[in-house]
Amino acid sequence: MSAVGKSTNIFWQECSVGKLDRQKLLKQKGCVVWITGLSGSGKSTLACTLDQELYSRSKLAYVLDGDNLRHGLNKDLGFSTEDRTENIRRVGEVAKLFADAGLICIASLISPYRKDRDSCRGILPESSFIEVFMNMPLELCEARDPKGLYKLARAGKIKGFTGIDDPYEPPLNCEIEIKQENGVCPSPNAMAGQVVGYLEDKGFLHE
Ligand SMILES: Nc1ncnc2c1ncn2[C@@H]1O[C@H](COP(=O)(O)OS(=O)(=O)O)[C@@H](OP(=O)(O)O)[C@H]1O
Ligand SMILES: Nc1ncnc2c1ncn2[C@@H]1O[C@H](COP(=O)(O)OP(=O)(O)O)[C@@H](O)[C@H]1O
Repeated sequence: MSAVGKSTNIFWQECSVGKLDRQKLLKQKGCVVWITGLSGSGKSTLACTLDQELYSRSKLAYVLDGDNLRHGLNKDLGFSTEDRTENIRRVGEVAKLFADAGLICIASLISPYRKDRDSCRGILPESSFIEVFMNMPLELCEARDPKGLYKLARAGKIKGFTGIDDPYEPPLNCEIEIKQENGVCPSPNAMAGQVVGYLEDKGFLHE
């Protein structure tokens, strides 16, 4: 019996089917691929391309996309520092459950603050949090501006926009960095290939 946060008199319930059993069934190892970067850096593109590539290899993945989760689970949250922290905390907890279920959980969120990403890393089993940094220049993201949000932010119509008037703290020790080569962004398939290569090397694509 213990107390956790505001909950008192709570118990941990164990079931007979464990993570190892599920991984055996799925022929893969559960993990979290956490994609961080500026708006427009290609997070969702990588998440969906990676999801498709894993599916084509009969590997079960699931995408947790920041924008999408803000339509449901996180619709009570805005973009203040506190709300972004709570957003990342919740998604980290959900991602942990998916990884425990044996899935390759692909989380794609700006997740601008280093300490929040590090907290997510801290709740996952050793080596199973794979941080992918979309290291794209702000100028490229702003030039892409697929939703017109940078334009609104520059015009002062959106306050606290990441990269404009709200900070983005790049990872110091990420597992994978996606960046331009000679000023050219790798294709979506090449970006996904980089992540698949890592998952393959580290043994996540086998039980
Ligand atoms: N102020 C501000 N700053 C940054 N982004 C904003 C903002 N307001 C709305 N949006 C839109 O919300 C998407 C980011 O949501 P996230 O949950 O990933 O953000 S965060 O991790 O909590 O910072 C982000 O999606 P992406 O462009 O896919 O990154 C935007 O579409
Ligand atoms: N590797 C890439 N090469 C060329 N264009 C890309 C690439 N990745 C993303 N894009 C384009 O950039 C824009 C932003 O990508 P998106 O995945 O929505 O970014 P984010 O989820 O980080 O906001 C989209 O128009 C997308 O088609």
